[in-house]
Amino acid sequence: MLSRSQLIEQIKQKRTFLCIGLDTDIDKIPAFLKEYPDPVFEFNKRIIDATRDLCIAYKPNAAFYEARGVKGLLSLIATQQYLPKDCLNIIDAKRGDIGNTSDNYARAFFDQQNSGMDFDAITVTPYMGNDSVTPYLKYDDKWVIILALTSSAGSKDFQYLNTGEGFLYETVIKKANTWAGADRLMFVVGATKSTEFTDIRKHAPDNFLLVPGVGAQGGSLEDVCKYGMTKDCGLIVNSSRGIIYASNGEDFAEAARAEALKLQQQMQQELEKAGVI
Ligand SMILES: O=C(O)c1cc(=O)[nH]c(=O)n1[C@@H]1O[C@H](COP(=O)(O)O)[C@@H](O)[C@H]1O
Repeated sequence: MLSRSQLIEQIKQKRTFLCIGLDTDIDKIPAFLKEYPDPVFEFNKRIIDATRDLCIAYKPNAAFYEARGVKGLLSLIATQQYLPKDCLNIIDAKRGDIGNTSDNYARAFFDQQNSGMDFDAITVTPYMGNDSVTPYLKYDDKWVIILALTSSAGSKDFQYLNTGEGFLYETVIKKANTWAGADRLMFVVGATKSTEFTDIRKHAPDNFLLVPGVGAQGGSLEDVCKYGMTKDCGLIVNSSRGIIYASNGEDFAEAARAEALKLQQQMQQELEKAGVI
């Protein structure tokens, strides 16, 4: 677990706020890895070894592991146990259910004794409200990352609905911030929505924002920083496919490092520009 102050310290020390998404699809990894007992874990292990100094978080998306049944779960467990402890271990599960069920989702990803997994943070969808989120907050050393304004085109279907007090996504942020503080709650805001960051920061001045959509989805890191960076940085910017699939050859880990290094160097400039470091 990284507390808010430890997260800020890591960002300053490593001069990066990069999150690497381990969305590992067994059909997209280099063929030579098939000879390993767990090709997906072997892929993830080499990506982690090649990039752990350039990022402050890793974010496996549960879907890519659940798609493979038992083998996928074993890859996810092995990956989580291998993730560096000086990085935020985020499970991108986008869970949402009644309290009793959410208690079990929390055990699945937070309770190593039961499931073998001990993630630091989980993404959740807030559609079912407070009692679908509070079960994760019972673990007082874990983060909850709530979907607010997503990178997807479908964000316009509901997230911009006017609640009378502004857009729905703004209401989600304001309401969720009554459930816990900025030391426990983060929000997901897509990098493709960078112009909305100014308004979002009015409702979430202190929360860290998990920002997917850079790289493969074409979001602008520069614009995200221009409108969303705070004195504590306050951003964790994710790239998955743009990094992990930089090459399909035996050099895939080195190629991933090269892409991560490009982002880390841009991020260092943004941190310097904003006076964070
Ligand atoms: O919760 C997320 O991380 C998420 C929210 C969102 O609005 N958009 C979004 O792309 N994501 C996730 O972030 C990752 C983006 O992957 P790439 O497009 O390959 O960088 C995927 O795992 C998505 O599921």
